[in-house]
Amino acid sequence: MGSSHSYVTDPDAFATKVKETDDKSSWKSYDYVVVGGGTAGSVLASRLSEDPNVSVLLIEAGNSYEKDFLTQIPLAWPQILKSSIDWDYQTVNQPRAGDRQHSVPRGKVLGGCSSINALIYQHCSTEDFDEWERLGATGWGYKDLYPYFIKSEKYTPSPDHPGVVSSDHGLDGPWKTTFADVPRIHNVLIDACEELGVKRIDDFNTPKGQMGVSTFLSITDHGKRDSAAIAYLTPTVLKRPNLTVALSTVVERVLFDESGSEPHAVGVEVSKSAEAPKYRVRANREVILCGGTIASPQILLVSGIGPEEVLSKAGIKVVKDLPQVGKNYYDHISSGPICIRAKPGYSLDFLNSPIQAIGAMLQWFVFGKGPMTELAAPGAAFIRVDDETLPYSSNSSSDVPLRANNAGPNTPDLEIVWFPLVIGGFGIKTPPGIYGATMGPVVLKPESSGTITVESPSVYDKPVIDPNFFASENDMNVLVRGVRFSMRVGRANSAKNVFEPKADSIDTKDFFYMGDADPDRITDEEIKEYIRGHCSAAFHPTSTARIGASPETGVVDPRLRVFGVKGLRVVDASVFPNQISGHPAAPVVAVAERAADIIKEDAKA
Ligand SMILES: Cc1cc2nc3c(=O)[nH]c(=O)nc-3n(C[C@H](O)[C@H](O)[C@H](O)COP(=O)(O)OP(=O)(O)OC[C@H]3O[C@@H](n4cnc5c(N)ncnc54)[C@H](O)[C@@H]3O)c2cc1C
Repeated sequence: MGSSHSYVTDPDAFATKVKETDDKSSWKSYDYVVVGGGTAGSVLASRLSEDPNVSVLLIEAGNSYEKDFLTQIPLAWPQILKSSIDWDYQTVNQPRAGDRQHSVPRGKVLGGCSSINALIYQHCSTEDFDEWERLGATGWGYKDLYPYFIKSEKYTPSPDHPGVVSSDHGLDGPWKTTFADVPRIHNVLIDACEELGVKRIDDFNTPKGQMGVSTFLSITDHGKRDSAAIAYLTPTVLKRPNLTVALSTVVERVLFDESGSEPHAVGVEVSKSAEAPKYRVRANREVILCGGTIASPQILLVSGIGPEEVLSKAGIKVVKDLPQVGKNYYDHISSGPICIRAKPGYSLDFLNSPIQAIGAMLQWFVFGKGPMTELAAPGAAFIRVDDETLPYSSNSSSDVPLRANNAGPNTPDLEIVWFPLVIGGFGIKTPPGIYGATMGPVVLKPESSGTITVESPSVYDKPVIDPNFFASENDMNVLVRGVRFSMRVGRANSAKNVFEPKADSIDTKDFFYMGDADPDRITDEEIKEYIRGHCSAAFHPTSTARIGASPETGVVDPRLRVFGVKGLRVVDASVFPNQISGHPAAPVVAVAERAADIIKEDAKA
């Protein structure tokens, strides 16, 4: 059974050291072994352990978020990237996306990505989930998930947003949302988008959908991050005698009993490092993988579940040939930064001055207020590339052929997200003394999809991530429209007193190249060249262990059970049947909430 104290890190406390005579009846055991204490894993461990009659072990590779204070400061997440709490994956070289590798950050810490992400809360489009159902994920339509969005959320209304209807939100859930303060440039950008023809809406998170321009809801509580771990694994929950949370422990593989007609997951093997002793722990009922879009398929593969050709090549014994494992990797891709010059006094660029930055940090520490409580991306326009009322066309290029790709008529396929400061790109430091806003067009429904594979049987060897960016030229063409739209935002009449694009500067090395260039003179090919050099993933990969109607189309069935394997489920962003048209953290939490109910129901059956 579980330990009575909060976290354990010594495997002797919850698992059994592997000996030469391996008798699984002697392993320490729990009813449910949840692998990965990230966004979904935190929700699941909390909900499953509500029943005092079941024991739950949650195993997380990273440590507690409490060890890293930057995780608590909303605006500090970019500083966390590439730190010890980021898995810091890299894709393989992307020949059509700048012929380079791309960063794929993932949280290696309790709370997972919800402990390091940009804190945007968004349901996404109602039609996204209805499309899931059409793809075979019976029971995963918006009507099925909406109650779980409501169940998970605790929304605190803001006097600055009187148009938001509280009853569209959850008010009693564990996960706190509210509207953060915004810098002045944010409202300038909203006005500019409205002038260009985008409908202003009060709230992205209602059953009416998210088409339009608005302010993002923030996943914060009194100026601090509210990760899934903070919200769901509270001190009270951690005191439950039937819940054990094991940290700094890596799950190496799932263990199977292969004596029956189908392999049966009976537990997992864990260790502290590749060289350290191995331990085993038994799952009386189920092993539930919550490792996320990259690690869940990786763990399946190194455990022998996946496409036979991938397993054989990596020297892994095949337990179950399951062709879809690691396929259908869909990530949102962004053009890279489109920086628009602005007058000083509107943006957060003042934080580039070390003195101002220290002042802002002090303000956060002492009062829990100030710019560090704000969202790095406070708003966006969600639009469609086939909307003929929007100013995508240009005198300099004939319109490129384009397919709109979305889940339905009320669903966007292009997001123009913005950052209220000048961002030169990942890892590029912006010098003090320049001011502006950065627009980031994002393809919401990429046609290109890629794979996660492995090249060795060790979970300690990083998986091979190939998003296959721009395999479909349509994704590139969507971004060309997004870039031109962003350039026109910088030239909107309503923003004339704030934005100052230089008349057609052509210094291609300048931060402001794209914001300065004239949208009616720059060609599509020049924009594409810029995109190839600057594009970056938006860190929303999904679908590598997706729900499907059969093993030909998916990895798990609609009750999240791995096809052809007993006692094994997957619950995280990897089970999304398809990419969704927005930011995925809230849908991941809703999926995990529903999964907990499914698992409880199935236990009774
Ligand atoms: C920088 C960044 C910014 C983002 N911004 C936003 C945003 O603003 N809004 C939004 O909606 N979404 C955002 N996202 C995406 C969103 O946070 C994720 O899609 C979502 O949180 C993923 O949840 P998950 O449960 O699938 O995986 P995760 O939260 O990644 O959880 C997986 C967990 O499994 C653990 N794990 C992995 N392998 C093992 C192993 N072998 N043994 C034990 N444990 C293991 C990991 O350490 C991790 O804790 C962002 C993501 C990033 C990286």
